[in-house]
Formats: sequence, C-alpha cells, structure tokens
Amino acid sequence: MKKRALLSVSDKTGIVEFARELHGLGFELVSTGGTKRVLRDAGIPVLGVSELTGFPECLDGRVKTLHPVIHAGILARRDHPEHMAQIAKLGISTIDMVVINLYPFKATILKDDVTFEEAIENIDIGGPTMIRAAAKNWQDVTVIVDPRDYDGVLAEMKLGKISLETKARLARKVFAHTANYDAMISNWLGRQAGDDPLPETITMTYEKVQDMRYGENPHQRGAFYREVGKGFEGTIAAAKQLHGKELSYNNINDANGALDTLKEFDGVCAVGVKHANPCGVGLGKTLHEAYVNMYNADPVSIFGGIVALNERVDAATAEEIAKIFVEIVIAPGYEPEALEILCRKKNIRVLELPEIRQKNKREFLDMKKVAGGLLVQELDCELMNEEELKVVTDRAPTAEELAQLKFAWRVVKHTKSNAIVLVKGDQTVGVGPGQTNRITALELAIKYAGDKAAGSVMGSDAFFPFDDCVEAAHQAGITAIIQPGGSIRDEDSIKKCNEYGIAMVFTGMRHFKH
Ligand SMILES: NC(=O)c1ncn([C@@H]2O[C@H](COP(=O)(O)O)[C@@H](O)[C@H]2O)c1NC=O
Repeated sequence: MKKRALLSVSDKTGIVEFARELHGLGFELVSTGGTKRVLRDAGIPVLGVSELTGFPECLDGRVKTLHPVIHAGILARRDHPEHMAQIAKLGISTIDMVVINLYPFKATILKDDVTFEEAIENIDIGGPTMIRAAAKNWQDVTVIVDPRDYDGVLAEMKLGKISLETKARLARKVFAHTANYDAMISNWLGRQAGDDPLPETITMTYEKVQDMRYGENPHQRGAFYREVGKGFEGTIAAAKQLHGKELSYNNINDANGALDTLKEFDGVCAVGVKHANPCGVGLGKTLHEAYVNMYNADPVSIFGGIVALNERVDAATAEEIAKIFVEIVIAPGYEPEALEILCRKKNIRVLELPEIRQKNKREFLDMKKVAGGLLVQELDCELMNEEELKVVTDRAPTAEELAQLKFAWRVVKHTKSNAIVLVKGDQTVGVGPGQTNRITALELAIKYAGDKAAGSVMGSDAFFPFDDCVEAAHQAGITAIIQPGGSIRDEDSIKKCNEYGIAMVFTGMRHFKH
C-alpha cells in the first residue's frame, strides 16, 4: 500500500521541493486548501483533505482537518491488530507522515497594528491537534514542524528508512513547539486582559539568540535567550553588534546593568560598569565631557569594563574610549569616523541600540533562579516619589547638593547592596558596592574617592542602622546625604548630621539590589 503524507503548512518555505521528493519516493500526498494550491500549481499530484474526509473545509478554515478520518489515520497503532482492523472496517487509511507548521501567531502579535480578532484567528487549532497526535504515535508516524528538518528526513529516507531516533527527536520537538505556542498565546491574552503578572503557575517561552562560548565561568555552559512575543526594544536583547568578538555571558549581564543605570538619566550620560556594578557615571553638556567625567570617576576599574552612552558617539569621544581597553561600548549610534576609530581595536565589542533611552517596562519582570525554584518580582521601575522627599535635618541641601543627591540616588539604585555612592559635580567619585554592612560600603566609597570625597554628597540604597555612617561621612568631608530613612535609630543619624551641619533627605523608598 502507498505511504501517505499529510502536508498543511502556513510557512510554505521549501514545501514544493520537499513534496516533490516525497512524491518521487512513492508517497501519496494530502493537503489543506492553501498548501494544496501551491503544490498543484507546481504540478505535484495532491489530494485535498476534503476528498479524503468527504467533508468540506468550513468556518473560514477553522475546521479543515478536524475529522476522524485524519486523526484515526494518524493515531492507529500499527502494532495493534485491533486498531488496524477497526480502521479497515471504517474505511480509513493510515497517515505515515505529517508535515505541518502552525498559523503565525507570533508574527501576528508582533505587528504594530494587530487587532484582537486577527490574533485570535491566528490561533491554530487543527495543526497542533494533528502534530500532537502524530508525536504521540511517533514510532509509526514521522512528524515535521520545522522546514529545516526537511533535508535531514529526506536524506534518511533515501538511505532506506527514517530512524527511530530521528522520529523520537521530531516528536519531542513537537511537544516543545506546541508548549511554546500555547505559552505565547496565554501570555499575550493575559497581557491584553491585564491579568496578574504573578499568576498561580508561570509558563514562559524564550528563544535562543546564541550559544555562549561558556557561562559565567569556562566550566559552565551558557546561552542567551530572548523573550518571545514581547517587545524588547531598548534592551540588550535588541542591541546590534557592529564589531568585535561574540558577546559572552558576563558581557550581556554587565551590559544589561549598564543600560539599567543609563536609563535613569535624561541628560547626556556615560556609564561605566564592571561586574554588573557601576564603577563610574559621568554627566556633561557633550558626550565627550560625560565620558571623560565617567572615566575620571574611577580610571582603574573602568579598564576592561562596559561603557554605555546615551548619545550618538562622535570621533572625539571614540578617540577617548580607544585609549584604554574596554570590553563593550553600547550607544544609540556612531558617526562613521567614530566607528572607524573603535573598529581599529580588535578586542572591543561595539553595540548599537537606537532605542537606548527607552525606559524598562515593569512587565519585563525580574527573575532570579534559586535551587529548586524561581523568585519573581516586578522590575524596580520606581526612583522615588518626589513629593515624599523629606529634608530631615536643620540644614536643607543647597540646590546644587540636591541635584547631586538625586544623581547619587539614581546610581546607588543600580549598585549591589549594601551600596554607597558618592557624587561630586558631574561625576560619581566613589562607589562602594555589595558589602555585608553599610559602614564598609561607605569606607570603600571614600577610599575610591580619595581626595574627591571632601565636598561630595552621598547616596545610600537603604537606611542607616546606626549613626556610624554619618560620623564617617563627616570625617571624609561629605556635605549631604540621601537615603530612604525608616530605621528605628534614624534620630541618632539626624542628630549627628545636625551636629556636623550635614544636610540629609529621606526618599521613603529603598532600592536593595542583590
Ligand atoms: N482547522 C483545521 O482543521 C486546520 N487544519 C490545519 N490547519 C492549519 O492550516 C494551515 C495551512 O492551511 P492552508 O494549507 O490552507 O494554507 C496550517 O498552519 C495548519 O496548521 C488548520 N487550521 C487551524 O486551526
């Protein structure tokens, strides 16, 4: 008896060539409306599904293949005499190969002008039903959902038969594919309806952008995945690499941190990051000025770091960057001369991200894998509530101090806790990240700042449990402090500030980051 293949594809790439080969190998071909037309136009003999089922496609294509003749033909177990007897009695022939790809739901929802109705119509029903059936009966039915598998399958057929390993692999691919497809649908519908972003169960779908040479360390494997079906403009996932070696796992993590910090600033800004912490942030009237301020903030740490800039890079800035080794430069664009200067350096990775100023969306969520589970929270998209900003000391900060305090606050938010950031003028002068106590974070920041500590202002990501930080600040010549407040010993710190004439403001908002 002739083998039978059912072909029903939305993405018609390669289908004519594949069908022609199947026909040549003696297969009888059966197809749904559009696929059948394409094959017939190419002169390939093909039977319509309706001719097999004796039932017309109806409801605008909502029902085409949903028929027992199709599903029994796929699902009958060839090693079960009863199954075979039953389908024979019903006049149903077996289907030995199913070649399907689904309605393009992802491409549809990514369209700017997509309507709800259009998205719903692009939810495939018949396709997943058939491929799941075929994958369940994988030993008897070969199922192909990806045009990239056509050649491999043909090659095996020409050698005699499709191996069980291949059939099993293709079947597993089906269940990954339908799980992805359904996750995409449920996430999109949930977002349209404004469902709780922290639901009872989380089903996410990410697609691989690239394998990494390794993960955080050379003995760990790593890869980068991108969210599916969501806009990711302005994120590291949308960056275009213009020059340099492949991005590493740590590059992506660090660049992500640099972008997060950069997005806090509306003015011209340069951010330097090392090990996911800002090591320097500079502001300026020009990008060159901002870069130089960032560089001078900590000329030691920026070596081998990540530089994120929120303006198109000019030649003068590129010359400055090229003086040292940095792993990555990421910016909205580059003047041709600037790009040429940077590209002269073999080891620098140059990334372009036109929407670099686009703010992060809360719905991106922040996730952290812990052994055996997943911590999920909204992204920290708040900075502070300006109305709640409270001067708690006798002396209020001057306008200049206040501007610098807000600058420090923007940076300390993106520094690992416990974090202290010192700012003077248009640059950070000392960043004390990731300490297990606050006083050491401050001591570290003061050490980094050196002579520049005197006359600087301080941001702290969380409250002061004791007044020791105020004492140390005074010793270093720090003139003003911004912190959330909320300690039971706030009064001690306030008292000490008043004693030393330090101005202190409370934001009422904490920014732990771990
Ligand atoms: N409703 C059905 O019975 C049905 N059967 C197959 N499809 C899909 O129809 C598409 C192919 O359609 P056409 O051959 O008409 O271009 C494929 O993506 C296939 O997955 C169906 N469509 C959607 O549910």
